[in-house]
Amino acid sequence: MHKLLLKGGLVVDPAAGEIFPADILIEKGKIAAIGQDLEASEGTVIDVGGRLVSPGLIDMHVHFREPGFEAKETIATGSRAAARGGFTAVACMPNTDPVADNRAVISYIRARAEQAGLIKVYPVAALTRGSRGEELTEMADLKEAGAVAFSDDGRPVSSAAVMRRAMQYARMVGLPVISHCEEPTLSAGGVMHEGYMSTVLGLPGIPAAAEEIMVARDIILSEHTGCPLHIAHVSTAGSVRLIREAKARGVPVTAEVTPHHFTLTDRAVAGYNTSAKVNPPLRTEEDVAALKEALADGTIDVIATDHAPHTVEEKDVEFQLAPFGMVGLETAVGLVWTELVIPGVLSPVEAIRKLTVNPARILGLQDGVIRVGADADITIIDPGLTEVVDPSTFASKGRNSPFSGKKLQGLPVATIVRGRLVYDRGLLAVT
Ligand SMILES: NC(=O)N[C@@H](CC(=O)O)C(=O)O
Ligand SMILES: [Zn+2]
Ligand SMILES: [Zn+2]
Repeated sequence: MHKLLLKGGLVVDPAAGEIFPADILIEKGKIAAIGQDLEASEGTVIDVGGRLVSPGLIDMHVHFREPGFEAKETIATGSRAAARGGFTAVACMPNTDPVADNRAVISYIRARAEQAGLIKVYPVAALTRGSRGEELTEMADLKEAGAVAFSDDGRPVSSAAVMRRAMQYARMVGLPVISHCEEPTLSAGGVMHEGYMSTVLGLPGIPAAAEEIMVARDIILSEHTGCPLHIAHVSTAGSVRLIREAKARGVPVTAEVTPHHFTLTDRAVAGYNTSAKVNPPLRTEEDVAALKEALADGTIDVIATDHAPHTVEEKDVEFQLAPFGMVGLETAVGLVWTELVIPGVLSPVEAIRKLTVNPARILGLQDGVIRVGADADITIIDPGLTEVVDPSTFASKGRNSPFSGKKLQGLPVATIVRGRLVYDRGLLAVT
């Protein structure tokens, strides 16, 4: 099979915390050698030109909408968006129609990803049947079918008893529970963060406490059951405090933050822009500062997009009627660089760690490393390259980005999955 040589890059090893100049030789979809002045007798040579050569980025929280909502996104279009955003693997959430709560749907998702043939798609299975929060799914069966975690993302698990039982079984099966933390009696009717801005705009609010109460509950249940718990889309300073304290006590909890939550505040809702409507909602300046501090001190393990595409028709309505969610795959790397790396919140290695080894460890994947013998999943990043976000150029079907018109610096220029170039921005010399 084909050989591929990546010449003259700066290789990022997030596990070891190092960046060093090296070439990478790829054979049969695997990394065959890493070193200086490698040669390929036959095959393709890509001149990386001093750019960063990272393990393929992993987004552990996306919504690919298939089966059931193919007008918003399909596994094929989502895969293209991921590749264009520099992601070689994603974990997709089960809030499809039908819900991914049985073996047939998990197998279907994997088959569609295989047909799309671009990136790796790891399905997250529902925690409860229909994500209704009542009866548990067949967890062992779902794991065998290929599920990498359990979650009812999109809906809160309102019963503590159900969540406790779910964690007991998930622990036995050996997969983590990903929790969408939202106390439904507090969030009911809310469409944005509850605070000064919601008062000014006259919109019903979702208080920070709606998230924090459930973060506290699920930490207590994780400690009680010993089940690894991953908190999805952390948005408040109070959640950060709870997670930091739980980690210090050794509770098996991990957490993620989205680029929109570390970049924007509820001020983005002014003008009733439905692209800024998301769950959990955009919060305040203090929350954004706390999220950045938590990224820097390791309280937040992962950066994940919560890529949630909706159609233009669905979003082009009064703010209160629009669905929650924004697309994120094609702006994530640029936002991480522009908002975190360039200002010095995270070093390049720390940022890449939260997009590779950390999500891989949480989901029990072999991906996220550059090592001889590993799958040749690689993302090439140009830290100096800039662009202005233009949603009309997205490979995703979704156009619902609040970052339209924003200038980003630090962008993916090529994405390689199992030794195959699945995205090429056209800036590298290929011979
Ligand atoms: N984040 C969102 O605002 N929306 C997500 C659901 C979710 O992640 O909870 C969606 O599926 O559209
Ligand atoms: Zn969610
Ligand atoms: Zn989600």
